[in-house]
Parts: sequence; C-alpha cells; structure tokens
Amino acid sequence: MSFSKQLRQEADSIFEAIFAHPFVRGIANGDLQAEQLIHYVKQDFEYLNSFMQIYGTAISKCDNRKDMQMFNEQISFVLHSEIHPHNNFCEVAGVTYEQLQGFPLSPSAHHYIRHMLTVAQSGGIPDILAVLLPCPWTYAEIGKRLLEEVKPDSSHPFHDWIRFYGGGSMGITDTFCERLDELAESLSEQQKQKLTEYFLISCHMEYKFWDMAYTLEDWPVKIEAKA
Ligand SMILES: Cc1ncc(C[n+]2csc(CCO)c2C)c(N)n1
Repeated sequence: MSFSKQLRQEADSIFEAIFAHPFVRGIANGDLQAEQLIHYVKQDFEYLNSFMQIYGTAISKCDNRKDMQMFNEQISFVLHSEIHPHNNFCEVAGVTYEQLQGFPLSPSAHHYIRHMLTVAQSGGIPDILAVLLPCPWTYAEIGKRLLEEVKPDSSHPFHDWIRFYGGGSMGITDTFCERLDELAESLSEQQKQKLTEYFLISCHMEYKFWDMAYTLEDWPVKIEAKA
C-alpha cells in the first residue's frame, strides 16, 4: 500500500467524525446561523493567509522547478479561487467579505496554524506535504460526499460551496499524494512515523476548525482593547 493510502487509512475515524460534524451537516441541510458562518470566514481568511505563507516557506526549500511550480500554482489558487466559497458564506450571512477580514485568531485556528508553521520551518518538503495534505483532502471528500448526497440545485443556500469543493476532481490532493509517495520511498520508517503524526494532528485540527466555527469558540477571558 502506498504511504498516502496508509495515511488515509490511519485517519479514517477522524474523516468520518468530520463528515458527521454539525457544521458539515449544516452545510448539507442549509441550516447554519449567520454568526457561525461569520466566525468561520473570519478565521478562515486568516488561515488562508498563513497557508499561502507556508507555501512560500515550502518554495524556499525546493531543489527543483517542478515542486516550485506546484506550490506557486497553489498560492494563486488560494488567492483567486478560495474566495468563492467564502463569498457564498458571506452572502448567506448577509455581510460583505471585507467586513470579516483582519480579526484575531481563535484558539483552534491559532493551534492549527502554529502546528503547520512549526513543521514548515523545521522540516523539508515531505514534512510540509504531510502537514498540509489534510486541508485539501478533507475538503475534497466533504465536497464529493455532499454533492452525491444533496445534489444541490441553485436554490440550495450552499450550492456554490458544495459545487466548488465537490465539483473538481481530487486535483491538488492527488498531486500532493503522488509527490509525497515518491519522496517517502527514500525515507526510514522512523521518518514516516513522524510524517504520520504531522498528518494526523492536521486532520484533528480540521475537525477542531469546524467545531470552533460551530461553537463560536473564543479565548476564555475577553481582553478589552485600550482606548
Ligand atoms: C481550515 C480549512 N481547511 C481547508 C480549507 C480548504 N482549502 C484551503 S487552501 C486549499 C487549497 C490548497 O492548495 C484548500 C482546499 C479551508 N479553506 N480551510
């Protein structure tokens, strides 16, 4: 079995928990509160900024043009395309996208971003692929499942979101898996164990990100801004 298939198998219970999460079920049923959508977009806007910066760190560690191009294309994708699902949530919540930008991170978004940053700064390309993979992989599978289950028409509030993630093929997930599998051939069992740990923590953090948005997670004590 390929290394990426092993990763998917080890994470299966986390993937199932994500599919069953009330926020994901809320996308399927068109049933989420405006505050939950707003909290998600505020946090995800910041998450995507960090994600692009991590791609930049990845590029600084590449030893060939093909890998540089792969990461560079993803920066463009996040900049220009990932705004569509965010706009869908903003329209349903009745707010503009610009109103939701520049907010501080909540605990789970903070934890997830710091996990990716630490691995990206200390590791090499295999480490970075392993820590980033759950992001495209869980969304591609959520999208595919919701598209098959809901078959949303244009009257469904989250029609655009479901089509965006479910409509494409596995795209970047397959590309990352193929590259990781190639690189994993020359890694020791101990190194692969470390990559597995990075991957599983990111899968857990994908779950926590949905949960953060659903429960409007915030820091336990509010610090008022000084006048
Ligand atoms: C918490 C969180 N996880 C995954 C995505 C989805 N996503 C973000 S960037 C990207 C493309 C990777 O190159 C994909 C699929 C998200 N928006 N927020």
